[in-house]
Amino acid sequence: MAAAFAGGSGDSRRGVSSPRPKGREAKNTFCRNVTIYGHCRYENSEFVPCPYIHDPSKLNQNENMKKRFNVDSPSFTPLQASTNGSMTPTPRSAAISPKAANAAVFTPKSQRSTTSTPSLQNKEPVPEWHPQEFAEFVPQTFENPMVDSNAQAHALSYDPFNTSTALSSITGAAHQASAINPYAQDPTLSGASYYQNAASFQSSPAYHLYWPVGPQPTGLLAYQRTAHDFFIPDALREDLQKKAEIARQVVPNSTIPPIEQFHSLFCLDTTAQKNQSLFGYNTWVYKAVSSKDGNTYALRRLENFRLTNETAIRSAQAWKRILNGSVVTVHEAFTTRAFGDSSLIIVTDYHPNSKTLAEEHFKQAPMQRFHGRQTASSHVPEQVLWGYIVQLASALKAIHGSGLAARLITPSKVLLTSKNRIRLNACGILDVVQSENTRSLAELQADDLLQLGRLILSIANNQPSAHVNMQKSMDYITRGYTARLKECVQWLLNLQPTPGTPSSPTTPGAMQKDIDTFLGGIADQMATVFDSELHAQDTLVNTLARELESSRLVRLMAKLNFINERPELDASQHVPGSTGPSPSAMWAETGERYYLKLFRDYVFHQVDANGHPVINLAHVLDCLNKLDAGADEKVALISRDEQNVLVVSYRELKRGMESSFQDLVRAGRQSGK
Ligand SMILES: Nc1ncnc2c1ncn2[C@@H]1O[C@H](COP(=O)(O)OP(=O)(O)OP(=O)(O)O)[C@@H](O)[C@H]1O
Repeated sequence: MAAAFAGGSGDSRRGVSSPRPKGREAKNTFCRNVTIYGHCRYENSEFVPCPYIHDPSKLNQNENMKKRFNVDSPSFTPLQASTNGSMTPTPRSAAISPKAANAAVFTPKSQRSTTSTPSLQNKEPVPEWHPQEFAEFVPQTFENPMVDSNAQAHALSYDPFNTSTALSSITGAAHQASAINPYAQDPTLSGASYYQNAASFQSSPAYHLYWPVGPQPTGLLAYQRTAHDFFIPDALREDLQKKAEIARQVVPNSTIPPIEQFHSLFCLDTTAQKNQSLFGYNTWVYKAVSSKDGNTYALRRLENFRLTNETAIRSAQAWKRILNGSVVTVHEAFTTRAFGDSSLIIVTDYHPNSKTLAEEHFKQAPMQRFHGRQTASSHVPEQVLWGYIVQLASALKAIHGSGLAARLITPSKVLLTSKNRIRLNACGILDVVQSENTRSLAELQADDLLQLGRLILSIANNQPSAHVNMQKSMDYITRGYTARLKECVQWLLNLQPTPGTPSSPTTPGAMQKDIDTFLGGIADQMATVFDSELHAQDTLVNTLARELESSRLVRLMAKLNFINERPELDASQHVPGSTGPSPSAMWAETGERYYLKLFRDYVFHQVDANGHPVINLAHVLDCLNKLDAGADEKVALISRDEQNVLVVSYRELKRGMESSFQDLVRAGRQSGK
């Protein structure tokens, strides 16, 4: 069953469906001999399903068919233009039987392989066609009604820094993407920049491969998407990639010894000047990997620490129970001689690419580690300060509620782990090193609130020692912030209260000074911060949903790659555990799974009319999504020698892929026994 099929791909990028053109021959030529896979064909621009499916008596009408399709037949121009060679079926195509997948593949007489394909060729009569009977096909230019001509003109004049352009639609405007490539650094590498490390190997991730500096496209149709719609937002991606990269950082030939189960120690504390004032010891912070669970931890080392009291180190146990989003979790504390001295080690959670509030707000050099943050010494927005207050108040609630006191709330011991997310760090250390302290818990807890007040005062003033000149610092807050924030800071600092709003912690009724009173006083701000956190969470869930789509496609691609190019299955070797026809027949060039290989070529190995590779992400996404959905749409697959065209639906492709994959899984299980 064969038919002349000229220009059936309906592709405006001529010849893109021929995966591997042979040198000059491929130029401006199309398949001369065509098998319509599944016994369906295009006739007078109409899609015609296989007549044999409904009337087996027609099986002997090869002669008639031969007459009907010959060199004089008018060349085909599709009614409904399609993209990348995929054809939009007419309603009649819905009648195609799944049996169509078993159709024989036409092989030209002159080039017929000597390899027999019994299971296929016995089923249906194979008509004989002679290549020389056909005139060479010269592709036509197709007008695609889906594309507005203005858009095309716009695309051609695309300037990534100036104009806005649609990339493509996942459901059919993939051809647009071929014309528009806002990310190409080199026009000859169109599309390559979609992919990480497209041009060269890089040891660290390139963050901005998807980054269009220009404005986002406007006026897109409902079905149109930009490449960015498919991926995680750039700022978030960069942030996460940096975290992953920093978490994996190691120093080659490091001289830092492993400690207990912790190896690959990496020093995070890069300042040469050691500050002994907080703990009374020089401290070092390391990132290290635990050989027990493979996780990365932060190790704080107190140099030359002498443990005089065994119970002191046990006080760290209570801190292990503090599991709060605003506290860096403590895991364990022990002493070691691995460094040649007696050091105290406190093991806590590691938060990659974090910095302290001191680094964020007091360093003179601007630090750009987080997008959208102000540089040091600029005015800190009031909302940011309320965010800090609410998070630290939540941390103190958990700590005080467990009968502990933070004892150290200072900008260098509060970690900024991502934008506006802070965590109280270095908890529990003073409980170990100052275990003989004589102050009561109530005093220590009241002191926590005082320290919180000082911290907010210093950040608002951009001045670590703002509390030294209290009058000046409070004047600055009066000028730069609302009365509400000023009252809150005054309450924390035990300053003379000024009359405030009824909910303020400075109200006369709120005399008791503890964390619960404080939380009650800032309830309105907590509601505001909570609401913005909910919005942030909604945004993240939406992003996650998008990434879910990407991971679905990755699994699909993995399946395809498991199946394709398996030389051991092309040979006569039998796949253990597989049922049905012998594998060689199924996987051979004329076998029923052959089309999966051609589909892979169609999706990934397209070339243009000049034989140059077409790197079009939109086409890949379009095809893979249709494959995953098992769409009824048909696609014309062209053999590598350009002698055969198989017309097959995505539904058939999906079925073939699933059954092939199941066969592989079965075979894998058998060999594992
Ligand atoms: N748990 C952790 N996870 C990730 N990074 C951390 C962690 N703890 C500390 N760091 C990082 O280690 C570095 C040093 O921390 P440290 O607490 O010693 O601050 P510091 O500014 O050096 O303070 P000090 O002046 O008291 O030594 C900081 O850049 C901080 O971001």
